[in-house]
Amino acid sequence: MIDNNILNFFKQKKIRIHIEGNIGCGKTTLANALFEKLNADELILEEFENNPYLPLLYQKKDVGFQTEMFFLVSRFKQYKNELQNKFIISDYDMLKNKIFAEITIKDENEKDKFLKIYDILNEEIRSPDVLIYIDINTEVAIQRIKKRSRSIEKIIEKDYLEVVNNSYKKYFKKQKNYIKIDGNTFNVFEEKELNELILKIKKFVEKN
Ligand SMILES: Nc1ncnc2c1ncn2[C@@H]1O[C@H](COP(=O)(O)OP(=O)(O)OP(=O)(O)O)[C@@H](O)[C@H]1O
Repeated sequence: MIDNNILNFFKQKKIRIHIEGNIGCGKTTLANALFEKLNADELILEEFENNPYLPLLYQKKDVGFQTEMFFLVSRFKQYKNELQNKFIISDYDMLKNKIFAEITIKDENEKDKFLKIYDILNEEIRSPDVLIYIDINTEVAIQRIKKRSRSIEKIIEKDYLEVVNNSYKKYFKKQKNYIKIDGNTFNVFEEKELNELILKIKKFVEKN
């Protein structure tokens, strides 16, 4: 059980917690667990199913720009609708637009165009108070993706996951203010581990 003082702390702070990391690292599972446990006001989950270009991208079609633009606009819309002072937990951050665009948009002019639009939209969005990065080995990500068996993901290749993983590692190496979780060992289904993470988040908020 979680202490009432901790629940009150989070309720009063009205913070935004964003969770990031490679495909299949466990962002959605952790976001759901924190949302339930901390009784947050809103849970904002990535709507990847609605992106008509994603299956084509996985089939190696040249739709990088379309895929990333669709994601950017739909993520922007979700966050824009939730700018009020609420306690929010989300299984992504806007930073992923940039990470994936660097990988999937091959044409430099298109990439440039995308990044300009990203900057304009991103200015309107509130940054997270707490950014959690789940760092995971590609092998573990593959096992997790298999476990949830989404049909669209059956053709994701190991090389692609490796490239995405390296981009995340490189990005977070340059950042300072975030909480890192070892996704290979962290067990979100263990109450004790989840409670420890919650205390870590509380300390992080108090310090920042
Ligand atoms: N800490 C964990 N230990 C073991 N299994 C986990 C853990 N976290 C998540 N899983 C399992 O791994 C699978 C992938 O997790 P999840 O769907 O939350 O990943 P994700 O990061 O949200 O992926 P995506 O970015 O593709 O949406 C799920 O089947 C989930 O139950």
